[in-house]
Amino acid sequence: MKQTITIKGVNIGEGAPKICVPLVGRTLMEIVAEAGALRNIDGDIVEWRADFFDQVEDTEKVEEALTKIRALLPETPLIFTFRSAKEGGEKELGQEGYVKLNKKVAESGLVDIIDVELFNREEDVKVLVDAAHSNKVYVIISNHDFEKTPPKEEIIARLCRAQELGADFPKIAVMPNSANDVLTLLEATLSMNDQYSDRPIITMSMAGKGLISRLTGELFGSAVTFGAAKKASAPGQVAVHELRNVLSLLHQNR
Ligand SMILES: O=C1C[C@@](O)(C(=O)O)C[C@@H](O)[C@@H]1O
Repeated sequence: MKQTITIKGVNIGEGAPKICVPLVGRTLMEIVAEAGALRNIDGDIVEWRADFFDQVEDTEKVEEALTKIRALLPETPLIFTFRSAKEGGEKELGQEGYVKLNKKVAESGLVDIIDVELFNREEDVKVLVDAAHSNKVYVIISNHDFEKTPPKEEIIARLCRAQELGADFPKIAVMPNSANDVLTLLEATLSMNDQYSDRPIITMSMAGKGLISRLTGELFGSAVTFGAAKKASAPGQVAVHELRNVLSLLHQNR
């Protein structure tokens, strides 16, 4: 039986995919303005992409920003993500810095979910999963390939590995170089859901070619889709209101 996860009233894994909107401001002022503007945008979840933040190396500044985001969006599930440059993010913190930052945030009580990259030392992933779970914070374990789409078996193996390591939400984002690559991601998503996973998973094929995968999560089994407010955090994200229209159309005709 597949579990769903409800965070602040948002039931992830049930019905239409939930829309997650990334915050990508570089300064505290930009982040606060963006978070304030999200109150008028029809998303379900917010992701703070802290790797865009100029002062991300200063954990006190990170807590200050999180406190402000939380105050502006108290009822919205909040994901904390530091996306490292090797996985398509803006910065690199080094292994120790990455673990320290995520641990501190997990313990802060200010977020609902942290995103931990699968391709870290296994012991570091375990430390972060434990820190999150013991503070009632959920964990996305993610992997990104901005160059290509690995074979179906490899996509499934990575999602299974994330699940084994304790991810509440195993996630993968891959780049298609052909329409067949998009099919590969969709097939992997469907098989993962049908045969291997007992929890919500998140998958996407990026860029324009992969856009279809950001719309069809209800059919193939991706529980969350990322949509842009002002600025996209990855190629292929479309505006939240357009995403909502298509998701609703597909949901009503399922
Ligand atoms: O991992 C993901 C998915 C994503 O890369 C996308 O393709 O929509 C966007 C990122 O902000 C997020 O952390």
